[in-house]
Order: sequence, then structure tokens, then C-alpha cells
Amino acid sequence: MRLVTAGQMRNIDANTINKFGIPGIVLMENAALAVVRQVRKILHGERQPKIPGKKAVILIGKGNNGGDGFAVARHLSVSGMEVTVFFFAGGGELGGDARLNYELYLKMGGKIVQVEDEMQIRLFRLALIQADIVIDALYGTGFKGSLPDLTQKYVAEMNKCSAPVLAVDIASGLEADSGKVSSTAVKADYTVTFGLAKLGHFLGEGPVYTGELLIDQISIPENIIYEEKITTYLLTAEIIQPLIPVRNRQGHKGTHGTGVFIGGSVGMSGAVVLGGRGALRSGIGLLQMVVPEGIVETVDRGVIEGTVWPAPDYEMLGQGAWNAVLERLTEADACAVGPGLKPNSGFLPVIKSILADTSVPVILDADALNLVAGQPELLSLRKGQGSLVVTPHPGEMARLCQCTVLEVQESRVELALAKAIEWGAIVVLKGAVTVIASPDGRVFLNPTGNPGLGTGGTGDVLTGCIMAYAAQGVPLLGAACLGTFLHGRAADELSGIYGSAGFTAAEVADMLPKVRKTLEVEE
Ligand SMILES: NC(=O)C1=CN([C@@H]2O[C@H](COP(=O)(O)OP(=O)(O)OC[C@H]3O[C@@H](n4cnc5c(N)ncnc54)[C@H](O)[C@@H]3O)[C@@H](O)[C@H]2O)[C@@H](O)CC1
Ligand SMILES: [K+]
Repeated sequence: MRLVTAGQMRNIDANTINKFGIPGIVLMENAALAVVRQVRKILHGERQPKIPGKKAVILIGKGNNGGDGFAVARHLSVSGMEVTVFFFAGGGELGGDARLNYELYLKMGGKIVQVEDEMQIRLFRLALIQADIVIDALYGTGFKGSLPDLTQKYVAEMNKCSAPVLAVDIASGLEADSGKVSSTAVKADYTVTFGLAKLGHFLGEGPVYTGELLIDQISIPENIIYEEKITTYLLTAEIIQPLIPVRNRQGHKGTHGTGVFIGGSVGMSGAVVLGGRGALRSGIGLLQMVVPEGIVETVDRGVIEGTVWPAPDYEMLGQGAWNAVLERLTEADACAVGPGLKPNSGFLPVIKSILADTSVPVILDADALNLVAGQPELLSLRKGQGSLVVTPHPGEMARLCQCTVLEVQESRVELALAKAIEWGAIVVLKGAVTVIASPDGRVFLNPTGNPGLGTGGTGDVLTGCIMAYAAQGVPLLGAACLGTFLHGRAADELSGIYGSAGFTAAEVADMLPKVRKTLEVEE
């Protein structure tokens, strides 16, 4: 699913009006009708069979989102609903199409409560108690920053009400480009958005405030959207399904990919065990693990289906591991480096040699990234080859980019994309809504997963999962998207069983085949 910024949507709207010739007022009318369609659906529930006589409260602001609100108010009034508009601006502040819709609503005798101060709050509370639906048309994609203090007070009341809340285009208080909420925002049960979903519906706090998202068309032609060259997508089952490798009936373990998982140290053997499990549960043909001598037995027992190759270092992998690594990589289809490694600088030359002297697709994770952080230019060694994935969490990304975690979190999409282009690598920036950025400029946001994944070892499983799909021949960007999506879905499945927390990384790995199967069946 394509996602746009506020600026892109503004261009698309403007080009539809000015280049294509659909008047702005028609777009606004279409937007209002899309909202009205959804209001009807909500109110046509079993307990609310008819619209006439139902009560709507609509909060309206000074921009075009407010203009949509007045058009909605007009349509709902015409259909027999009792509409009360709480108007947070003056009529004189409105311009263009919004002003026309304001005047039309006035002309039909529509009810408006002018919100000037806190004096109207009691009336607002009363209206909320009686409302069958509350519609938020305060701010749309033009909003940035913090809601005005007075508006915040009304929004706080609204967020307590029991009637369903529908946001027009985007919940007011939520920034369309980042999903940032500075003070407070409308907590919508439904959002009806126009033409295309906005990044802010999915990033940051977007999912908390958006509720159920409905994208409705307002007659913007596809060629106008195409001209905007959208490069940001939400991962959906439709994108993911074709990426799942089809098992060849004549295939055998040798044709289902060989992956080499390199990592582990005394005390952190579990990272390799979990990574290996993630790879096996993702269908890899042959799994090989290169680990320091001190944990060979543990890993051997932990992953009985894989083979273990000792490097001549006891506690953690160092420079001496190169021969063992090289030997394995000569026959490998993909490799993963990093989980459980410990930041031993002696291993850095091995990472450098893997990147510079082999052509095996590589996934760099965890301490491999921390080791590289001192010389991030090493990540550009594979530039132009499209054969490197890095999977940092925000802390690792901050080290790689020499900035703070806060700076990473405030610009997840922009930073992941800038670094993907700089390094010529696919960047999987983990976190709530993992960002997958490709050096070709495309960005994918992953909506699957939940906070239950915030527990030790789940990142190792993800690395093994991506490695397995790469080894099975899925192009690396596809492997990163597929692995991330399935990994999150596995966690979602587990949270359906166990609730918000308490499932383990091993269980996430073990759930992977089941979620893959669901997608295969959906096909
Ligand atoms: N012709 C078009 O472009 C269409 C626009 N549509 C609607 O128009 C919306 C975009 O309209 P606008 O660009 O007017 O944006 P808004 O309706 O979001 O209003 C922006 C106004 O709020 C002000 N503002 C921004 N942040 C603020 C803050 N923190 N505190 C106080 N004031 C703040 C801005 O200065 C501006 O005056 C869309 O979300 C959609 O609902 C739809 O009607 C479809 C067609
Ligand atoms: K809104």
C-alpha cells in the first residue's frame, strides 16, 4: 500500500485541481461523502438501525479539514440527523472551498456553537453525552506541533466520551509525516482518509490515535498519483505473498539454500541457537553455524538440525576465525554475522574480509554492527552490489550514525533511507513499525508485530529468518521485507494466545511456519 507525506498529498490535490481540472470543491464534496458513507455504516449497526433523529457532534477548525467538516455537517443534516457544530475558528478565517461550505451550512440553518473559551465546555459535554457519533474535522494534513491550549481541553473531553469518534483524514493533533503527537490528539475509533494513506497513520503514535483506517477515493486520477513518484509503502499481505519461495517438488536440502550463521560467545550461545531456529523455521535447506570453540557443544545440542563449525577462539570469535568462516562461505548462499558475538575488535578484520573478499549475501546484526560503528564506511564496501542487509535496533543505529537514539527515533524513515543510499545497503531499522529502506530509494513500513517482541533473542530470530529467505534465493530486499513481516505476524499470533507479553523468542521462531502457511493459503 502506497503512503504519502502531507506535501505529496498537497501536490496530488493541487495537480488534480489545476492540471487535471477537477474543481477543489468537488474534491471536498467527495471527501465529505466518503465520511458520510462511513457514518452511515457505523450508525447502521444492529442497535442503531436508522440515521434520522441520530445526533452528531462535529468539531471544526480553520483549514480545509474544517471545510470537509462543514460539508459533512450539511449532508448529515439533510439525511435527518441532528447536527451540532463546535466551531474553533471564526468564519472570517476560512478561505476558498472551506468558506463556501461554511456559508452553505449557515444558509441551511445549521447549528453552530462558537468556541471562544472554556465557557462552552459544559455545553460540549452535554452534547457529547447525547451524541451517537462525534466527528473530528479540526485539523488535517496541514497540522504540525501542538494543539492550541483551549482545543486541548475540548479534545480531552472528547477522548473520554463513549460515542464512536471518527476523524476526518487524520486525527487532529497527529502529524501526517511522522505520527508525532506533541501534547494530545484526538483518539479516533475510525479515520476516513482521502486518496492515499499518510505516513503518520502508521508511524510513531499514529496507530494509537487513528483507530480503524479507511481509505476512500475522492476521484483523484491514478496518473496524477503516478506522477508524484511515491516510494514509501506499507507492507501488506498482497506485497508479501508473491515473495514466499515456492518449494520445488523435486527439491532437496541442497537446493533449498545453505546459510551460515556466524556469532555467539561464551554466555551468549543462545543468540546462535535462536538465529539457527529462526532460519530452520523459515525453510532453509542447510544451516551451518560458525562459533567459538567454547560453545560448540551447547550450540550443537541446541540446534540439532544444523552443523557446527568451531573457530579457534575459545570465548569469542576473533581474527583467527577467518579460515573457518571463509571455508563455509565458499559454498554458502547467504550468511548472517553478529548475534552473540560480543564486541571483540579482533573480529573486525573478519567482518571487513567477508564484505570485501566474498560475494555471499550478508546480514549484519547486533555486535557486528557495534564493531563496524567505529568505521561505518566499511558498510559501503558492498555498494552497488545489493548484497548487504543491516538490521540495527535504534541503539545500534545511533552508534552507526554517531547520533542519539532520540534523533534516530525522530527521523526513522529519513535516516534509514539516507543511510541505505550512503552505504548501498538495505537498512532494517527495527522498532515499533520497522522501517526497511533500500538504496534504490524505496521504503517499506512493517505494520506487524507488537510490544511482546521486546524480549531477548527475538532480533536473533529475525536475522536467521532473513538469512534463510536470502539463502532460498529471495532477492535481498524481498527477504528483508518477508522476514520482518512474518516475524511480526508470528508475534501477533502469539499475542493472540498469550496476551501482550510473556511469549519467548523461541516461540516466535516456532510460529513462523504457521504464519507463512496462512499467507500461502490466502494466495
Ligand atoms: N483541495 C484539497 O487540497 C483538499 C483538501 N482536503 C482536506 O484538507 C485538509 C488539508 O487542509 P489544510 O492544508 O488547510 O490543513 P488543515 O485543515 O490541517 O489546517 C491547517 C491550518 O491549521 C493551522 N495549524 C497547523 N498547525 C497548527 C497548530 N499546531 N496550532 C494551530 N494551528 C495550526 C495552519 O496554519 C492552517 O491554517 C486535508 O487533511 C483534507 O481533510 C480534502 O477536502 C480533499 C481536497
Ligand atoms: K481531523
